[in-house]
Amino acid sequence: MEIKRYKTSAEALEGLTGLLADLMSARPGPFHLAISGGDTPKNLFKLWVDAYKDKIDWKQLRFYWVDERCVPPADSESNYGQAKLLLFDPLQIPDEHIFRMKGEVDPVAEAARYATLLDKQLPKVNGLPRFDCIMLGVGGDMHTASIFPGNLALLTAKETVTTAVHPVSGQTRVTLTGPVLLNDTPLLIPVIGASKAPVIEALARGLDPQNPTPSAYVLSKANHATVITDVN
Ligand SMILES: O=C1O[C@H](COP(=O)(O)O)[C@@H](O)[C@H](O)[C@H]1O
Repeated sequence: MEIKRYKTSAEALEGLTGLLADLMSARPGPFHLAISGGDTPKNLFKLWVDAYKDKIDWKQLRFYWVDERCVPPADSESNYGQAKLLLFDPLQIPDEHIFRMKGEVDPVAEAARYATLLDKQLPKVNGLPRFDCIMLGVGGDMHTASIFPGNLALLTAKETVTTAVHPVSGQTRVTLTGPVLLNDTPLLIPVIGASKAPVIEALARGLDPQNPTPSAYVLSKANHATVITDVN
C-alpha cells in the first residue's frame, strides 16, 4: 500500500485522475471501473466535467458501483443518482456503459442480479469477476464500500455482492464484498479533507489484529492499493 500525499484536495483529485488515466492507457479496450458514493466522488466528478472532458477517453469506461444506498435514483442519497447528475448527464455517457446497482428494488434480489451481471460483464480471475480499477472511499468510521466495522464477515463472504445495513441510520445498502474488491484489481482510494486525518493515521498504522477495520483489512490484503490524500 502506498500513501500519496498532496498539498491540496484539488491536487489530490488531479493526482488520482492521473493514476486512473495511466491504468486506462495500459489496458486498451473497455475499461471496467467501479466507483463509490459519498462526498469525495462528487468533487471528483465536478473536476472531471470542468477539466477532463477532452482529456479522458470516456468511451472506454464502463461504470459500476462498489455500493448503493437503497433509495430511488432521484433521492440525493443515491450514489448512482449523484453520478448521473454530476458526471453522466454533463458528459453524455451512454446508458449502455453504465451498470448501476438499483437502490429502488428489493435489495436481496438486487444483490443477486448484480452478482450475475458482474459474472457476465467482467473477465474472470481466480474464478471471480475482476474490475480494471476500483475507486474506494473510506468513511470516518473506517468503513469501505458498505462494509461496516460491525460486519467484518462481508470481507470474506462467499457472495461477490450482498446487502448491508448502515449501523447508525439503519439504511439498507447493496455492496461488493471483500473477495471481489481484493481480486488483484488496482485500488485507488481518495481520502480527502481535514476531517479524514484520523482515517489516514489509522491506515498508515496498518491492520491492528486486535481491532480490525474494513478499510485497514482491505489495504492490508490488496496487491495494488494507492491512498491519495491531502492530509499531511
Ligand atoms: O456511504 C458511503 O460512504 C463512503 C465514504 O464516503 P465519503 O462521503 O466519506 O467520501 C463511500 O465510500 C461509500 O461508497 C458510500 O456509500
